[in-house]
Amino acid sequence: ASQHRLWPEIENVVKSQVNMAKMGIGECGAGWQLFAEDGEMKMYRREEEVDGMVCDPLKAVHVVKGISGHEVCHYFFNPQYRYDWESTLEHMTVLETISEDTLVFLQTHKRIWPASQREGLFWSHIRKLPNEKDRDGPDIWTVVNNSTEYSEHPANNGKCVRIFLTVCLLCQTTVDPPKDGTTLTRDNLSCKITYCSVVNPGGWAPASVLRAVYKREYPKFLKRFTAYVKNQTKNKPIMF
Ligand SMILES: O=S(=O)(CCO)c1ccc(-c2ccc(C3CCCC3)c([C@H]3C[C@H]3c3ccccn3)c2)cc1
Repeated sequence: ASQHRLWPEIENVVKSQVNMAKMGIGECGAGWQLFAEDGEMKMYRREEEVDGMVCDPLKAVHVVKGISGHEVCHYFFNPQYRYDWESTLEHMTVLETISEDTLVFLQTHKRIWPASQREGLFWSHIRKLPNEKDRDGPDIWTVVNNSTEYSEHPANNGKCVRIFLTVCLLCQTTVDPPKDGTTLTRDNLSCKITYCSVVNPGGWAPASVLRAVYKREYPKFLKRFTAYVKNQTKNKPIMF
């Protein structure tokens, strides 16, 4: 994959997205507002407009017990599970398999009235990162999705408006070993999930509509996805 035309961009975007995701909300600059909270899940957004279009950066932090960062990224990255948890997905295809850890997706989302239907074309890369804080601790796992151009699929030539997104899912696993030295179980496992996204809706849609869509959809999306991973892994050996 290292000789693929997209490789330099993938390297740069992954490094910068991981660094941003690692920063606490306080270090990410001013203007973040908490807009949704549900137990361990906290969702922040900053109100930003580009050419009059809502492009609010979003940062969600969630702690989920009983799953590992590798498992969260595995079920987020692999196409075969996506229809199970991505409720707004209408159609998804893998346009290119650049390598086993890098795919190019074309996906259409269900139309959300009154906005017109959207599609996204993006590369997706999964990567294990060393745990800098604790050398012999569990690795950090990440998936980065970033919009890209594809000559065979020019933007906005069909019915769908092409969105432009950058998404980073960063997962840090914590193992709290059992006191009595017995074997590790999922009860000794938890995962801190940071989900960052910036979405340019690609074409104009009323700010009030978009912000209502995000306020409704993002908390639902993260809760549904993490519940899916817990359910898929509960009777399986832990993937570290
Ligand atoms: O994390 S991912 O990479 C996972 C791969 O699928 C991701 C997440 C979300 C989106 C996305 C981008 C824009 C919209 C809006 C823009 C104007 C009208 C539709 C929506 C609509 C479908 C709603 C939505 C919002 C938030 C979360 C899930 N669903 C979704 C795309 C990819």
